[in-house]
Amino acid sequence: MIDIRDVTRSYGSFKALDNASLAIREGEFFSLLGPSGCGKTTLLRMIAGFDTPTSGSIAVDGQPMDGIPANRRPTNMVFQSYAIFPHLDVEQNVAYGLKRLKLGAGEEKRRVEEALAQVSLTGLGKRRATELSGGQRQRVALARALVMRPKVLLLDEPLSALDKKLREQMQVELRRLQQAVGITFVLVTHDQYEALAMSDRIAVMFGGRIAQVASPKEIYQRPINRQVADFLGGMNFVKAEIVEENGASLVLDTLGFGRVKTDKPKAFVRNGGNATLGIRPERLRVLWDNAAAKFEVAGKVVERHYFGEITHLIVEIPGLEKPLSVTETNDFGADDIPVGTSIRLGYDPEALVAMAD
Ligand SMILES: Nc1ncnc2c1ncn2[C@@H]1O[C@H](COP(=O)(O)OP(=O)(O)OP(=O)(O)O)[C@@H](O)[C@H]1O
Repeated sequence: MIDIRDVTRSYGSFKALDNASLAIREGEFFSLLGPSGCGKTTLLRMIAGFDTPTSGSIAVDGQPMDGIPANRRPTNMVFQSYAIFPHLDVEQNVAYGLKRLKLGAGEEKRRVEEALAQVSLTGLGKRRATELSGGQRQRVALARALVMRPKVLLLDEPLSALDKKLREQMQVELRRLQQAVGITFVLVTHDQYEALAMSDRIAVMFGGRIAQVASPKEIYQRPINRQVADFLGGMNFVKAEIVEENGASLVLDTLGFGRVKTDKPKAFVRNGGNATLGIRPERLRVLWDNAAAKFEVAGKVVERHYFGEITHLIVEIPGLEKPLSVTETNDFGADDIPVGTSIRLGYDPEALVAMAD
């Protein structure tokens, strides 16, 4: 649906986007994820037609977009600051873009009602924008975009102005809505949980470049490098020496975890003799009493942090430069383990991920 080829956007000698290529599929919920300043909004604005690539090309639904203004593209954008008109009521706000299509009063009304139903605002058509909550205003902005029946809906941090609870509720609703209407959605966000929860696929970006494109699970479980791993939640990094490398697997020597055989990531390119081994904190589990695991490491609890449903333990392991972070659910009493306790941690070798240095 969207074909981005070698797109660069320069400001003087600075490249806000540096040779990005990406193919977004029809009907996909796709997220551009990265820290502030990584170029994700720049890319979204170029898809929308609010900005122009310095070089490279963008096609939407097979049509090259060069020279096509925003209002003639099969895309529609929903902004962070849901700019809806305060002097118009909800229906008038939603109908605004339809006016130029001259559909006739009956058809226009039908489409407005359909769009309001899609965002669960049926019955609020006569309300003024000033009489709505933040979440309702964001829904009006969505309805206003959907009513145009775009092939692609572009969303620039649409939920960032909402409080946490409402944001989480809207994430679920947006995902449901996208599945119901079947339109391709492209979301810009710096919130990794938002991207993981809503997307079919995610592009992780840093410094104007796309680092990895994959499903949420792949990105989380098989990050391509330390930077991606770190951005997507907590990850323990362990220094490793490459003992053996072949097509599909790696054998690594580590202090702490000993000799480890792991899958070799597709994009693994070794840089000298070393690599990094990663394991997520929740993939390490406390082995109680005499419980045994095929794979385990032993150490001592040096810190304990309580978070309600989970406890975060910091565990020093002999030979490891940095202590391991361990996340345990509290149903077995991880919140009662005293600092100073010697414990053993079990893990599944599948949870170990090799990253190039
Ligand atoms: N008009 C401009 N002139 C110069 N530099 C710009 C301009 N617009 C954007 N930039 C720079 O390009 C880079 C990418 O900006 P962009 O807005 O795409 O980032 P972003 O990833 O969306 O960040 P945020 O989450 O903060 O919006 C930033 O370093 C920004 O300062």
